[in-house]
Amino acid sequence: MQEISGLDLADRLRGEMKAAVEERQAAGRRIGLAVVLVGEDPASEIYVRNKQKACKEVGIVSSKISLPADVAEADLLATIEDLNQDDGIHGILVQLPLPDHIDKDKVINAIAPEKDVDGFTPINMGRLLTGGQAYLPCTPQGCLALLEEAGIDLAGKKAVVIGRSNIVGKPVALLLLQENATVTICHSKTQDLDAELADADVLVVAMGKAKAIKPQQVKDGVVIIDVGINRDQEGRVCGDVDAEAFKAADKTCSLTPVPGGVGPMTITMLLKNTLAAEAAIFALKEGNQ
Ligand SMILES: NC(=O)C1=CN([C@@H]2O[C@H](COP(=O)(O)OP(=O)(O)OC[C@H]3O[C@@H](n4cnc5c(N)ncnc54)[C@H](OP(=O)(O)O)[C@@H]3O)[C@@H](O)[C@H]2O)C=CC1
Ligand SMILES: Nc1nc(=O)c2c([nH]1)NC[C@@H]1CN(c3ccc(C(=O)N[C@@H](CCC(=O)O)C(=O)O)cc3)C=[N+]21
Repeated sequence: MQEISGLDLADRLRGEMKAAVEERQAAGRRIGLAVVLVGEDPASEIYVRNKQKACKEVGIVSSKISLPADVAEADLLATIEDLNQDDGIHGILVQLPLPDHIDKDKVINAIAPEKDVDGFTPINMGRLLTGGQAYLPCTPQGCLALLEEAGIDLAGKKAVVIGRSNIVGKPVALLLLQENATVTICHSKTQDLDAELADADVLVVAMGKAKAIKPQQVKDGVVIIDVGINRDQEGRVCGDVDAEAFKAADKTCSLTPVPGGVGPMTITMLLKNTLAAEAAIFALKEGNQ
């Protein structure tokens, strides 16, 4: 089993970004990302901390806006509107999931598309669908970057995606299609998952089920991107793929590890989108002067 490391690629890309940030800083530009966190979900706290650490590493100024779990929807919307208007903020990320009393779609819709570094607004999703210039969602973009790093030519390959969420499954399927793969999207109502898996050349797993995918289900030579972040029975972080079983079976395949695979790449793509947003906002401002 060959491992496709996200840490190595993330390190390299962040090094390049740091140099780009320093250049802009030398020209008096400051790049700002706002992360909005509602409530005190421990997993979200960890992700947000990782994101802030990464920002610091490359020189992006990140500000965390913590709101109580019972915040009124209107107050959250007003916070986003303030960030939309704030010239020091180039990227806005509202950490999901949000509490049940808040309409998630309304909140995402409120983010200015030019600051939507998650790529979650209908404008950016629509642009992704039609192949236009969009901020691509970070996790799917990270998955594609890992496939590219592994030297996989997707054209004509059979790619299977497990999961159809707006933040991972659907957009990753669109990106694979853009690269000319033949894409199948599977989900919990898929009748015969094994039949779909059996001839996958590339498999992206985003189901949120610890160690669900076993080596017997896939063919030799398959390239697997494991998006899942779960806890196993011992409380350790693990993916949707049973990596230990793959190792034990000495399976011929490539697999991204968890941790150290898609996770660090998600954050790296967030930094990339934030740099792109600052550049676009800066160019617009220059053009208007
Ligand atoms: N590494 C990273 O950066 C990120 C990791 N994640 C992780 O990725 C995983 C998926 O996240 P997300 O997309 O938000 O999760 P969701 O829960 O929104 O989606 C899970 C998807 O998997 C499908 N599914 C569940 N069980 C099965 C099954 N037995 N067979 C086939 N399909 C199944 C569901 O089908 P249906 O639609 O029918 O319910 C659904 O489409 C989670 O572990 C999450 O923590 C998420 C975001 C970023
Ligand atoms: N608006 C929004 N945007 C997101 O991008 C978003 C979100 N909400 N909600 C939750 C999911 C999840 N997500 C992760 C980010 C980093 C790691 C990460 O850094 N993982 C490390 C550490 C894992 C660990 O130790 O827990 C790794 O895999 O190596 C994981 C998961 C972003 N998400």
